[in-house]
This record gives sequence, structure tokens and C-alpha cells, in this order.
Amino acid sequence: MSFSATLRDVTLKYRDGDALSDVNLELEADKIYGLLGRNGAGKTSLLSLLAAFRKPTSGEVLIDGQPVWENAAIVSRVALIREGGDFDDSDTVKAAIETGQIRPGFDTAYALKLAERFELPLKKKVRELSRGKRSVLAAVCGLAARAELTMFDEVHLGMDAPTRDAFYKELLAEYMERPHTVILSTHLIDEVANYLEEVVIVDRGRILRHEELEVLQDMGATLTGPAAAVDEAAAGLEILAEQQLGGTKSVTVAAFAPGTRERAASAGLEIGPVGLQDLFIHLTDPSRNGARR
Ligand SMILES: Nc1ncnc2c1ncn2[C@@H]1O[C@H](COP(=O)(O)OP(=O)(O)OP(=O)(O)O)[C@@H](O)[C@H]1O
Repeated sequence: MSFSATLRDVTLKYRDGDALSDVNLELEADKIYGLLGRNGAGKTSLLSLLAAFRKPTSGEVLIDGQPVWENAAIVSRVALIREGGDFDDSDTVKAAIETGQIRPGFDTAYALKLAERFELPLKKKVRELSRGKRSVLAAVCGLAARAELTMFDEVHLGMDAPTRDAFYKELLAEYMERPHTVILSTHLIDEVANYLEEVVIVDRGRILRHEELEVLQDMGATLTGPAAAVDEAAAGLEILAEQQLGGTKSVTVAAFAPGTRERAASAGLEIGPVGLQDLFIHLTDPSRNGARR
């Protein structure tokens, strides 16, 4: 069994204003979601509500159809892993891992196997770990929690590229073996794109988009070929990014006008998918959506 998540008319106010305003969101069980948003958009606030770390100011937060607030049976099977984890710094790494056993689904043998694979020094104190290793420890505990809803909030921060790659692969392997609901909040958008089924973009406390990855990617395209032919095909379209190397040009456009794809194909241009990051920058551009708060 794995958990769905629902936010109904949710507002979360802090002293200085709304972190989330009238958010409605439906996440089906057994999918991997990407949660994207610019700094301060409300990603951590949203995840904190799903994990019942915070109570909404108004509205309902449901996990598996049940209110999550003060619902111990549900909360014990929801894992929110924050950058650096929530550890007692004076614990050894081994003790920090074993603390996970308070969760019903926690798999200590798997956690220790991962610790070995990611070269975590079990005898060191948590406070003695490098930033990257601390992130690894958090990620390991998140994977081994074997929760029904697992949320990683920028847990990759500090990890080097090979470690991040190994983490994503392990996450996918664990997901394939035991389907559950996963939310990955990240700024490294293109890096995780291949692992995502659906993408939620939060912008200034509201849900800007919630789409399947393919639907988002189909909102644009990259045209590559001789510069003059590319310019002709892209004329009048919104340009997200462009690159030129010698006579070859590559242009990323936001949306296709009718017939553009056919014209580009008959001009012999290569048509590729739009990078999720380029699209994200475009969609969250303040000049497109009004001033940032
Ligand atoms: N404890 C708090 N007290 C007051 N305001 C807060 C608190 N936590 C977050 N906020 C505010 O709520 C808004 C959303 O913050 P949140 O941390 O949810 O964004 P985020 O999308 O996770 O950002 P980032 O990508 O920078 O981590 C911001 O304006 C932030 O300043």
C-alpha cells in the first residue's frame, strides 16, 4: 500500500505573510513527483504540511484520504528528509541510523548496506561528517525508512555529482522493487527529470503547474540545424535559449505555433525535447507572472 496526498484550499501563513495561498493539489499514490519552485516559492512549507511538521492555517491536508495532523498511524509511515537530516549531532553515524528503527517500516539491514556502499564512516560522530556525507546519511535514512510517502527536500545539497547519480539510481531501484509515493524537491531540475513521472511547480505560494513530465516537455522544443533555417523556423516564437557553434544553431522555443513542427522537419532541422530547466525558468519568470513578493 502506498499513500496519496491531497491539499484542499490550503493556506499557510507565517508572521510576514502567506507561504501558501489556497493551494489545491492531488497526488496519486505510487508515482515519483518533482517539486520545483524558485527560492522562497513554498516548497518546504508544502512538504512540511504533508509530513504534519506544520498545521495549515486553513484548509485540509489529507494523506491516504485521512487528515494527517496528529494522525500518528499515518505520520509514522510518511518520511520527510531535509537537507542534512534531523540528527542528534553527538550520535555516531551508526546510532543515527539505528534511531530510524522507531519507524514501523525502517529496514536497518538495508540502511547499513547503503552506508557501506556510500562509504559512511559508522563510528564517526554526525557532527564530524562533511556536508556531503551528512546529506548521504539523510538520504540513506530516507530510503531505508521504506515509507509509503517519502519526500526528499533538497537532500542532494552537498553531494558530489557521482554520489547524486548513485542516490537517484538507488532511489529508482528501491521504487521499482517497492512502489510508493516519492516527492523530490530540487533545484537540479534537468538532473532528476528522467526519474520523474509528474512535475509540480510552485510559484509564490501557489501551484503554477501540475503536469505529467511529457506534457511539460511537449510545451516546447529545441530546433537544431543550419543557423538561417533555424532562425526561419523559430521566427515569431518565444525563444527560451539559444546556442550557436559555427554555422549550426540550436534554439529552444517555448511553444509551437501550428505547423511549426512540420516546417522545421521539412527544413531538415533536428527537433528535440525542451530542457525542463529552460521551461521552468520561462514559466516562473516574474515578468510573465507578475512581480515577485
Ligand atoms: N519559519 C518561518 N517563519 C516565517 N516565514 C517563513 C518560515 N519558513 C518559511 N517562511 C517564508 O515562507 C515562504 C516560503 O518558504 P519555503 O521555505 O517554503 O520556500 P522554498 O520554496 O522551500 O524555498 P527554497 O528553495 O529557498 O528553500 C518564504 O517567503 C519564506 O521566507
